[in-house]
Amino acid sequence: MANLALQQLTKSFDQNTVIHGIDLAIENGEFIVFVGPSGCGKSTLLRMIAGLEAISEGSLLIDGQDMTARNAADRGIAMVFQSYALYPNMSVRANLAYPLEMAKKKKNEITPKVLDVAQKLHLTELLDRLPRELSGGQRQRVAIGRAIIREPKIFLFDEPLSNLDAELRLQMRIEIAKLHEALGNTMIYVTHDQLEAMTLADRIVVFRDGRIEQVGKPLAIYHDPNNIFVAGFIGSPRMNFLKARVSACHGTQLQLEVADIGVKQLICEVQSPIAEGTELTLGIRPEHVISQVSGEQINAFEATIAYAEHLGHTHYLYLDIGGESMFVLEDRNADTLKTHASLRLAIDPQKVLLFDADGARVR
Ligand SMILES: Nc1ncnc2c1ncn2[C@@H]1O[C@H](COP(=O)(O)OP(=O)(O)OP(=O)(O)O)[C@@H](O)[C@H]1O
Repeated sequence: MANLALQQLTKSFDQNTVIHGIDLAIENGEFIVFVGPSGCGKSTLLRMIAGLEAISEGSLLIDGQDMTARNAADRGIAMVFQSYALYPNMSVRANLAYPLEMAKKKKNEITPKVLDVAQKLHLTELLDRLPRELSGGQRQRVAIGRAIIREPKIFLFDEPLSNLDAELRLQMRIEIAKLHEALGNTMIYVTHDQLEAMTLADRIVVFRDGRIEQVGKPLAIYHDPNNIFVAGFIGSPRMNFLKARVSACHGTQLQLEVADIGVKQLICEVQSPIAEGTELTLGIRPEHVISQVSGEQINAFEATIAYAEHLGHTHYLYLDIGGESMFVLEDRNADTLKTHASLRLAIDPQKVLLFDADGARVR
């Protein structure tokens, strides 16, 4: 176990700065997940922590010790990659033993450790096989085994499951969560997968262009994003964004006109008054658009289903509203939810998130 302090960590490749002064404190035993669009610097930052990429400016402290200029081997960190990086001509047993042999451990110490790790990762039956005789999930378990056998203080994972099919990803995700629970190590995990981020993380760090946009617990980030970027990035399917105009504001009661969907009066609560006429962006998650709206409701609107996808437990509805598109999740199974059908809907005003012209959250 170990804690980490990233202090003003910066990385430049020649003149091009890709990581801009990152400050982040990671606690002992935390599971931290890095997310962000492709090219935002997640892998580079992970490699800087591992010691595989030099730190241009700033400091990295592990358990209070300055590791900024230390070799990868001296940092007490193990990294698991997307490509399993196993030795193809060595058995699972030999692959697992290799890091300990490199560390000049004695054979009578290595053998029980290999057996122990194999048992933890359900590899005991496979110890004499070669990597090519394993499935993708089994290979990734060997790669994880090779990382844990050295008993590092910190694990780094760079998209370890992205080569696996959906079923195996789910299985391995649970295994990684169990492993974290069993070992209690500090883990930093890079992923593109929203489900992995939401389910594995103690805290998610959302990056954009080499900077942190928000750090927080998964549900806090999901329900209470600081800005429009985080709101749009976290959550799959994605949040809907509509243009809204403040038509009146009485104290903390805000009345919005949402022209995109023809809603004249949407009443929301805000913490402080907003001037009439202010243009805002309204964010609403697909599960917070209510269907089956009947009678006269001031915030109801009509839409045509441009395309419907039926997934069994839920239905994805792509709506067309006067040229604008919206996405709705519907768990009710009904014949009316077909492509080209018309629907009467309403936005749940309590679930609405508002953003100003700069994309900052208006609370
Ligand atoms: N060795 C390098 N030399 C020059 N530029 C690099 C190098 N490695 C990464 N970069 C640049 O740094 C930026 C961040 O890349 P990085 O791979 O860290 O992003 P990422 O968030 O991990 O992306 P992805 O999700 O696609 O893996 C990119 O603009 C990339 O082109």
